[in-house]
Amino acid sequence: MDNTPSTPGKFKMEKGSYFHRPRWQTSLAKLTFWSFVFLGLMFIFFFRTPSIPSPSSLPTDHSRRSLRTYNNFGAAWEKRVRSSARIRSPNGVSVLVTGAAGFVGTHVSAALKRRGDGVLGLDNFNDYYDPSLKRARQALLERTGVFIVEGDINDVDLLKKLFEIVAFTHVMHLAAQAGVRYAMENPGSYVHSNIAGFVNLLEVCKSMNPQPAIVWASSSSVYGLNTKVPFSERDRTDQPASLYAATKKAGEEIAHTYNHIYGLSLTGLRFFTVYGPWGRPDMAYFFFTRDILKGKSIPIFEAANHGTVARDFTYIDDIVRGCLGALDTAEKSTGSGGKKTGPAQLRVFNLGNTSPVPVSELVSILERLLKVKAERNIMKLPRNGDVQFTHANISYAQSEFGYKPKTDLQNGLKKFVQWYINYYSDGKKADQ
Ligand SMILES: O=C(O)[C@H]1O[C@H](OP(=O)(O)OP(=O)(O)OC[C@H]2O[C@@H](n3ccc(=O)[nH]c3=O)[C@H](O)[C@@H]2O)[C@H](O)[C@@H](O)[C@@H]1O
Repeated sequence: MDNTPSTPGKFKMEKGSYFHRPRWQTSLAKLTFWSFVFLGLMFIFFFRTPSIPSPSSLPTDHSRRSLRTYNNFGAAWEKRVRSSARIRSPNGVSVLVTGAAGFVGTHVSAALKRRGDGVLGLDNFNDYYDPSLKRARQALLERTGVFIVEGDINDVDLLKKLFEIVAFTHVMHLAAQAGVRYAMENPGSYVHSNIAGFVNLLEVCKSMNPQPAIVWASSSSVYGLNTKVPFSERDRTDQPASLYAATKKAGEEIAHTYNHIYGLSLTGLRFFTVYGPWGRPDMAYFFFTRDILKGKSIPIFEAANHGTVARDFTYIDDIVRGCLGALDTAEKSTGSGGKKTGPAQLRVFNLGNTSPVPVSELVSILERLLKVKAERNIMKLPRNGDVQFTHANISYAQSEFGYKPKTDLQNGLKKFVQWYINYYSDGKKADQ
């Protein structure tokens, strides 16, 4: 719903009755009409303008979304924010989780809350994929005591307000425009969330006292067209194959800058094709499941000369352990009053599974679990951002915080399929 104030047209009188009124009544009606117009304009000027990003710089849907954040402030709302972020264990930390209604965000928020940390979520609930799934994740988190503030990471006032209420020790920044192929359809949304949004968040964090430590989601896609496997953090990352990858790579460079100038402690996590219960419907394993069950054919990509396309699919619980490990080993930021006082930590880790599986094998596993034969439509890997394979070297994360993935694709997909059947059993539609 749009909160835009009514246009003058909405105050138009019924024609018939208007023309038969005495003159003084007509003037009164005119006066009332113009007073409404005036008040409406004042309202827009004083209360709306600061939160609306320039329409030329943003897609309209984002502008509309950011209006909602102004429903936020208020005593009851602040109380919910405080209560959600309250630390409940002796060595706990207080974490602002951006993208908390997203797939990884929901799981990470729940895990932090379970161990007694203070957790506050932030999410703009955009409609890149079915927002009802995000609402269902929100309901799940609410039952564990995590409140998700509805707002955009581009909203400076909102971010500042949250930091005013809670002195977050950490930010787990998972809000992003995800998806490799969608970048060709809506490039602006990647710039808006992954670049402008990230910079905005860092700007707010750098001026806090104390500054929080930041852990954030980069992507395996930064390895782009590299052919040397497994991918190591020391490898080049200067040939991205999609705008999505380019914005994540830009994020890594931006992180370097904020670490260098302001002393922010920053840890980037390169996730490798994360899957599992409560996952993202735009990802292949998810919509393959939906379409196999519907009897619809599924496009399976293959590289030139029938080359195998493979991914280092990583199960969500392993990713959550990696996120918590990174958070727990993150050192404090060193800046104060917006100025760096000493060198701060800057890290990037691969969080993968270390065993790539061909997409055709992913489909075979789904066929066995669903007990339905897939209608396979083998097609050439489109040139829209997909890379042929990914494979993580995880030794750095292993040495720094004992990261060790435990779930193979067969077992992980089994858990996903169980969740999927259960979640969509009550007539809900698995549309994107
Ligand atoms: O690792 C990552 O960092 C990235 O992982 C995924 O990207 P991707 O690996 O492309 O995941 P899917 O879109 O689920 O594709 C998985 C595999 O299925 C293949 N695929 C996809 C779609 C399709 O119709 N057919 C098909 O064969 C892809 O080529 C790919 O090999 C996520 O979508 C990204 O947001 C994330 O950043």
